[in-house]
Amino acid sequence: MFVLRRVSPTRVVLRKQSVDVTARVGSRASHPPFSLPAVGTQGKDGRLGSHVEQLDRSTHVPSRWEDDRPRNSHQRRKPIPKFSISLNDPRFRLCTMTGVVRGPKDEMLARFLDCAARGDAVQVSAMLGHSSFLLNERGKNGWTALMLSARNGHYEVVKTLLSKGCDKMLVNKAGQTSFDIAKFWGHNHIARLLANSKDGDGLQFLTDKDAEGLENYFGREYLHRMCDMRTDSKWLEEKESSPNTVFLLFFHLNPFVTSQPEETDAGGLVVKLCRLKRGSVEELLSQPGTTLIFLGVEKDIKPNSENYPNDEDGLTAWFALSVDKCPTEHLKQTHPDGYFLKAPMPGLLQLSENDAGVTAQARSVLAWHSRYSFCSTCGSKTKVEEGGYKRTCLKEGCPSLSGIHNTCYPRVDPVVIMLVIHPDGDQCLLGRKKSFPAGMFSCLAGFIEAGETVEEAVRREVEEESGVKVGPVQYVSSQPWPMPSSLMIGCLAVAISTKIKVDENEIEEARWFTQQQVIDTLLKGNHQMFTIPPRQTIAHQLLKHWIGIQANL
Ligand SMILES: NC(=O)C1=CN([C@@H]2O[C@H](COP(=O)(O)OP(=O)(O)OC[C@H]3O[C@@H](n4cnc5c(N)ncnc54)[C@H](O)[C@@H]3O)[C@@H](O)[C@H]2O)C=CC1
Ligand SMILES: [Mg+2]
Ligand SMILES: [Mg+2]
Ligand SMILES: [Mg+2]
Ligand SMILES: [Zn+2]
Repeated sequence: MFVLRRVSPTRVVLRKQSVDVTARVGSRASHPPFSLPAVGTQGKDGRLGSHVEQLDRSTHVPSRWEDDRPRNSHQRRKPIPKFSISLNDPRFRLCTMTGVVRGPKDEMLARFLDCAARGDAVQVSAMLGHSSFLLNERGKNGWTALMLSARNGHYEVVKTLLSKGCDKMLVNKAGQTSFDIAKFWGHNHIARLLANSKDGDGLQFLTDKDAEGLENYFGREYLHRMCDMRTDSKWLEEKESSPNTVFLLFFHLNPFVTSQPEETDAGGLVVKLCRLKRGSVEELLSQPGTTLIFLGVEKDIKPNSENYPNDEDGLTAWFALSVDKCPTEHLKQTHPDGYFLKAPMPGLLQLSENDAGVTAQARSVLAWHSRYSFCSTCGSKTKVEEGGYKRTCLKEGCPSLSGIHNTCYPRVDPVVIMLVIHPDGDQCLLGRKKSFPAGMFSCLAGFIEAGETVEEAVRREVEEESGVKVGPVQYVSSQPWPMPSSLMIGCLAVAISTKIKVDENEIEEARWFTQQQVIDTLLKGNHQMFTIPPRQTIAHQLLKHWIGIQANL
């Protein structure tokens, strides 16, 4: 078996018995965008695995498990010449010269880490069966099996290691836990698994703060919607008058918030929704032109708690209250620091994940009420029902009163947003609208039309806007976008043609960008040749996901 050592950014040394062989490290082969390439020891495609050791830190380029920054694409993409023996090469070194000699234990550890990195859960489990010491052992680069499997998106291996009681709080040389690694590379299901599992000693948990960012912004379901209670007007009335109920106030669709200094080293201000109680909104509730929406109840139910004697069921309800006269004067006494957040953009992106999720729900429903005051079938007046989730026509005999009429319910507009991958797998298509900030490029997007599938909408919108034809389409994740009520359906799509011809009515420019350019922008932000939308947008997350599934960087 060969042992690999990297001796310069572009060269590794292979050692077999007493003969060393140098080989040029070329590019990994490009992988189809949707495949998670198998990873492990140095293969013919030049990929590096857990057997890589470092001899020279000054010239050493970290393997993909040691540092999240991949090597430059031009280095990775060079063709791979055959191995050549070059004993005179100054970079040629014998392992013994560095004093590193592998014993059987090292060999076993290297094999174990390699199995974890490649996703071989069966082998990982078998090896732990007879050599339990391997569980938390680190390779030469400081990475454990858990970190390697989290980096490469191997859910079963992570699960196996956790079930054996491995220590998930260990950090690599960059101070990252396995959770941090999984999160950075977009393996959210693994990050969630790590966040929710107990540590080996059953004591350590990751905090809610750590678990944030696992879903798209505006997507957090902080409340139970309790849809079935919307028709129970008695229960709703009780909740409305309870002193424990939380009211979120909106004016012109902007939420009432406060800013507080952040309790982190970074400092800064954190914007929070004001959770008003009945006493503060009593007068506002009785004003004409108010709309009240039942949002749900807090998930951490405290049944019949002594602290909440007025709520028989102990559930804390939340309502959104929209008023059409500016109420700041009214709130001056009780909430002198409160103000209405200038929504929608970028104001709404300053909220915490929890507050953003609740705001998305409230804002979309309130926006619907503000635009659909009259029956859209006959134009008559309507009344608000079902906790603000229905508007019923008041005209007898109106067709909207029979059958299920979608005009009576808040609307949601489905939008496809897609990252189109070049057939070579190494580039993606981004475009910019005239209205975007200077230098910003984003994924293409468009409304789904009536009678159209998600896949067809992706193909049609991409071709309309950029002239590029698309083949396979894969759903990734979705995001409510409450401006006013879109549901962004995020997809990856593979191009089957590459020539760009933009629809100038919609798009100012569209271009292919390499993975390396995207990575540089993700890592260095505004200092690059172009920018992408902020982390709260699904476009940003799609780009990160694409980089993340290229597990072989
Ligand atoms: N790169 C992008 O274009 C991005 C767009 N978005 C959001 O995605 C949504 C759709 O993207 P667009 O490129 O604007 O869509 P689009 O490419 O379908 O073009 C918009 C046009 O579609 C028509 N349209 C069809 N159905 C519509 C509906 N239900 N509501 C409004 N207009 C409708 C209108 O004529 C409108 O001008 C927008 O809300 C936008 O803010 C979000 C991120 C990036
Ligand atoms: Mg379009
Ligand atoms: Mg569009
Ligand atoms: Mg369209
Ligand atoms: Zn009607």
